[in-house]
Amino acid sequence: MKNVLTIAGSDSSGGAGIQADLKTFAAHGVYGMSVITAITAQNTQGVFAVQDVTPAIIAQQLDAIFDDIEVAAVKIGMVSQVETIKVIAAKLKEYGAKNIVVDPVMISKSGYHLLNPAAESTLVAYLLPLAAIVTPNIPEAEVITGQSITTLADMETAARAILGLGPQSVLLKGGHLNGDATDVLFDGSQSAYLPSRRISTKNTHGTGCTLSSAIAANIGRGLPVAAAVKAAKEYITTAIEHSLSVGKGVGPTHHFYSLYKQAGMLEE
Ligand SMILES: Nc1ncnc2c1ncn2[C@@H]1O[C@H](COP(=O)(O)OP(=O)(O)O)[C@@H](O)[C@H]1O
Ligand SMILES: Cc1ncc(COP(=O)(O)OP(=O)(O)O)c(N)n1
Repeated sequence: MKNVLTIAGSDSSGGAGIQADLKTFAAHGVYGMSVITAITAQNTQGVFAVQDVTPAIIAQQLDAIFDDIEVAAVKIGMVSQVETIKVIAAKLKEYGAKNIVVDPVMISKSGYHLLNPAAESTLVAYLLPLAAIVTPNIPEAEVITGQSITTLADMETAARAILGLGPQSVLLKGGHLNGDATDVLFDGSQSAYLPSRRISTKNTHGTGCTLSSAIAANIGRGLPVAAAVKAAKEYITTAIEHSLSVGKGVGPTHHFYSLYKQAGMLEE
């Protein structure tokens, strides 16, 4: 089994953040590990409080893992603050971490700033150059590029601009546009569209976390980036299609639908 690490925040309701990442890793047959950057008090209706973990404890979590365990891939999610970002970048460089997937988490669907706006430029400068792939949604790509994105052509232009900031590939997610949920992948030479029909559901809590951790799991298992993204897109589409009405608000996706179906664990 390959060992895959998530560096992200905890979501008490289990649909996004560390919890979504570890469920996704388990569903992909990789051994999941976590470095927690922040603890959120969160449910399907909103984020109510955040306690950041100190940079020193983040550094110690990273040391504990990299001193002991072979890490096949790393996913980075919520990173909160300037100093959090700097310590993560320094440690990943120190240990020569490979196959890094950066999900530049900025604002939750419920509108809470999970990244301090003052840290946006630090995320871009310190984490994007380390990334095998970066996976912004439309609002995040607009912040990173300073451009408005309303069409597929805008997405392609923005993906090219973000590639210029240092990552090896860019997956710009189309979940926030109207119409089909089409994502755009650009690797510096080719761009590819990954379409899916828009599934009619309110339960899309943690879709970005789940997609990026599926990409990390697939890369960690040895798939090339384009194949890892294609398989992850199929996984998130199934997870959204069978999403769960947990809680009173925006529910989570179903991380284990295909496995449970194969095992005959689902009621018809
Ligand atoms: N209603 C939907 N139907 C199908 N796919 C969706 C839907 N909403 C989001 N997606 C897909 O889920 C993934 C995560 O995208 P998005 O929701 O934009 O990310 P984030 O959670 O970071 O805002 C993308 O592949 C996107 O195309
Ligand atoms: C702890 C934590 N990390 C990240 C997010 C954002 O997750 P995302 O997949 O972008 O999903 P939504 O917030 O858009 O549902 C989070 N909510 N919590």
